[in-house]
Amino acid sequence: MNSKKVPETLTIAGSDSGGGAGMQADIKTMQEHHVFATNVVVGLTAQNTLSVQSVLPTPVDMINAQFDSLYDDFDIKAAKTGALFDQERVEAVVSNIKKHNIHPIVVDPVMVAKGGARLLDDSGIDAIINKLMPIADIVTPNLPEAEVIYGKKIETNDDVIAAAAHIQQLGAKNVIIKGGHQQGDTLSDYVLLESGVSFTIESKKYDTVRKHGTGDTLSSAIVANLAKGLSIKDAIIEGKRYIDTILQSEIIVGHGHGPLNHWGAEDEIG
Ligand SMILES: Nc1ncnc2c1ncn2[C@@H]1O[C@H](COP(=O)(O)OP(=O)(O)OP(=O)(O)O)[C@@H](O)[C@H]1O
Ligand SMILES: Cc1ncc(CO)c(N)n1
Repeated sequence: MNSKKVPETLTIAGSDSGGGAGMQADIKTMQEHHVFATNVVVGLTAQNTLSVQSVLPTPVDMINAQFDSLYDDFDIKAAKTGALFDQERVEAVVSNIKKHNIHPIVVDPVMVAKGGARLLDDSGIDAIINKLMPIADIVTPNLPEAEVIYGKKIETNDDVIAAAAHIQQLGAKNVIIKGGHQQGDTLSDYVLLESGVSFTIESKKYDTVRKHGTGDTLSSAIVANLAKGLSIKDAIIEGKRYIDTILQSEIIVGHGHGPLNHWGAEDEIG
């Protein structure tokens, strides 16, 4: 008998029936990183690679019950949040993070799906800014999400730097503003650490429509790396490296914004 302990992780997110984004992307990413994934389903989506057809948030009692089940048993080393839908569910998640003292917690402030469907309403945005940001260890907005949280347009590198500083002032310890929505042949993710140190991670911009769930995948790779004991800085750098590697070997699934190939870095992950 061969037995070993593996780091346990948690995704607090919405389900994507299409399997490419949301908690399915999280669980696939965690599995590929050789950590054990548990999950709190905050809502269901009927979704495919073309669009989101329907959304059903989970009743708060059931969200609470899932947290209680997990924290009665598991030894969770790191967690993340994804789509949280509305104020009621953001507040339920915040109160469970406090009740169970869940840290480190990576907050991916998911607002819209690739096809444009909203996964967070206006009251939910306010609750994320006022209640979830202050307890986040890392927050990972893409550029449109950073603009909403910052409350201003982000057009220049200086704007990115100012937006990250603003988000850190809301209480998030470490901030990554993701560059997937930048134009051109290259892109950069801007990282502002709790220490005040900042850096950018530059990469080639791969020309593909098969990148559904890149944001979910980055944040869950970071969670897996944290659970394995990497520093915040290294967890972020390695998370982005995973995205770059898997973007280079596509799988052909669906007829729209296809999912990532989560198997694509099997030779690299220890
Ligand atoms: N075309 C691309 N080439 C290389 N890296 C990319 C590309 N698109 C996104 N990324 C990387 O993927 C990660 C997610 O960035 P992005 O800005 O796309 O997040 P997102 O909009 O939240 O993703 P999604 O909505 O698909 O989940 C970042 O690390 C970014 O650098
Ligand atoms: C459920 C869900 N969460 C997150 C995203 C964003 O990728 C999505 N499309 N669907």
